[in-house]
Amino acid sequence: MIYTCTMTPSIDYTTYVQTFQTGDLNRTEQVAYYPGGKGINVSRVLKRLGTNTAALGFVGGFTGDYIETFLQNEGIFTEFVRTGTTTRINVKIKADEETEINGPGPVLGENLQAQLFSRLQALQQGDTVVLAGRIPDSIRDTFLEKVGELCRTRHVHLVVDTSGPRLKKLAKQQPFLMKPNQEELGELFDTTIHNWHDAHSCSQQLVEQGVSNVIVSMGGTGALFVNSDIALAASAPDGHVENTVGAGDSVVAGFLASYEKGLNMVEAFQFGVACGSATAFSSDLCERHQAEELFQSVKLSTISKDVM
Ligand SMILES: Nc1ncnc2c1ncn2[C@@H]1O[C@H](COP(=O)(O)OP(=O)(O)O)[C@@H](O)[C@H]1O
Ligand SMILES: O=P(O)(O)OC[C@H]1O[C@](O)(COP(=O)(O)O)[C@@H](O)[C@@H]1O
Repeated sequence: MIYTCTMTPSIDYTTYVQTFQTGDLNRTEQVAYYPGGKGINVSRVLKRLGTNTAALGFVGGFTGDYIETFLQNEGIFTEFVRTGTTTRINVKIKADEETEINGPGPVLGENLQAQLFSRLQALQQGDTVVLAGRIPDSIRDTFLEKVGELCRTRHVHLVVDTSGPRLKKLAKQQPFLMKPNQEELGELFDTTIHNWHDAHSCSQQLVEQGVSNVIVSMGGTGALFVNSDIALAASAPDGHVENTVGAGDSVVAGFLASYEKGLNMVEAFQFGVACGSATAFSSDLCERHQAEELFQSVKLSTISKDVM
């Protein structure tokens, strides 16, 4: 079973306008209210790919109810811890450019953290847990260390897709997979990632530190895959970009779903990138057939001097 854990879910209020004028009244006719947060997006795409998944984390208030009902209607098993505060609404404005406003996460006391940890005790050998999205300051490092230890002792694959200082902490927990985007990887190493070469050398350092597999997503350029045996660059297919929210989460879902079905790492990576682009070309997250149609147009090359 693939569990996802989203500590700061959201409703993604997604709206399309011709041109977005700051300091002015903008009227829109097209809006959507998607459940969001990185782990939740991973669960939604996994379900669309036919892989069983359970969504864990924290939700609260009317927005929390909306998220839980939405996921259950899509056939996703949910076991969120309820908080006393209303889950955030993130604003996604789609105009010539994409503008995002992400709200703060909840303050999570010891009791709520203990409730989440007891849900994670359900993890068994062979399971995967995806810890994704912003981790609130109130979650102590010791909590993350306990999750890492639980995964190691139970032989559970830990997948990490977060940002900021917590990414550094979690990199030390020997995750099976880390999926930073270009900016997050740069932040982790206090540098700017300009090209494949930069991304490759930082990813290699992560592998040397004990991360089994690293995928660096690089927007319209594609993605990089590095482990101790291989280093591959994947080009993203061309297409009309509708909404890139959740594209990175779709890469994670596509990779995990394929790996769980027995595909090798290379094919799983290729399918993950196809899922990322299929989501970028859709208003909501990708459907399986859309990713399958793009699969062959994701071109892979071994990282060597010619792609650096
Ligand atoms: N403009 C684009 N054209 C084609 N594919 C894209 C585009 N933007 C994103 N993608 C796809 O989505 C994946 C993840 O995008 P990225 O923006 O790097 O992730 P994140 O959402 O985590 O920031 C990329 O690796 C690529 O496959
Ligand atoms: O937890 P964060 O870092 O604030 O990000 C939350 C946002 O990220 C998303 O999960 C999208 O993530 P990606 O575009 O990186 O795949 C949105 O659904 C959500 O609004």
